[in-house]
Amino acid sequence: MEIKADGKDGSLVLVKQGAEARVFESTFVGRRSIVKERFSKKYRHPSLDSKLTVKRLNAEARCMTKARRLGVCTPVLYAVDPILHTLTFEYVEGPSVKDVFLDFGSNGIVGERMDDIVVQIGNAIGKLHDGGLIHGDLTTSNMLIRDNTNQLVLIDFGLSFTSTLPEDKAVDLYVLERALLSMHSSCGNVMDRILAGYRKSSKQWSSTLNKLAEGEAIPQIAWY
Ligand SMILES: Nc1ncnc2c1ncn2[C@@H]1O[C@H](COP(=O)(O)OP(=O)(O)OP(=O)(O)O)[C@@H](O)[C@H]1O
Repeated sequence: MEIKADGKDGSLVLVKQGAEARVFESTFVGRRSIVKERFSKKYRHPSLDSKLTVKRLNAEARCMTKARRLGVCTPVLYAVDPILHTLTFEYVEGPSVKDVFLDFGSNGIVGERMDDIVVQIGNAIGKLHDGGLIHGDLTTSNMLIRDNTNQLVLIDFGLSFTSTLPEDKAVDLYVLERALLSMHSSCGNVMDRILAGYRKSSKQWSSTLNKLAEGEAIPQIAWY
């Protein structure tokens, strides 16, 4: 079964059409929400396809819940629908870190706000990693800053998995480093400042950062 986004159902507005999922804005019991629908792969047998999709849906929900338990802010998960293959989350009001950092280049956001955000990013990743959770897609689009409180909220746990290996943690950081270099080179050495926050919040920082420095993370990146 698929969500109808043909305009007839006014409560669903397409936010993003990706290769694996569609993201809609909607309302859930009167609250602004985000609905993420994983669509089927037409080349797979329908029942196998549905089983795999539900498995991925549940894995994303579980990883997000685990992140919250570890003290990392994520949107509240409102519902999992195994028939429509959707996850419904709280809508987080506020810009992405990507937009905030891009503003730094043009409008010049104040350094204090930037400092606060980079420390929050390092802290959050440190908490995830010490709890054995790898985000898997750490980009500045997958980080939101809540209006008013300026609190960092991590989203998109679709590629997340559990691991305690320093190599996996190093790859997670390497993905972020690449994303920062390609998108936000005008922001100065953001990665070093993120890693300073990471060192403070992760007890296991040295084994991870050694792997990152050794470049052992890099060959695995070829698979991304
Ligand atoms: N809880 C939320 N609150 C507000 N906006 C959100 C929320 N979740 C997702 N979004 C918006 O929808 C976009 C896509 O969401 P998400 O990254 O989860 O989907 P995706 O298809 O897996 O994307 P990607 O291709 O980046 O992996 C986000 O970049 C963000 O702009």
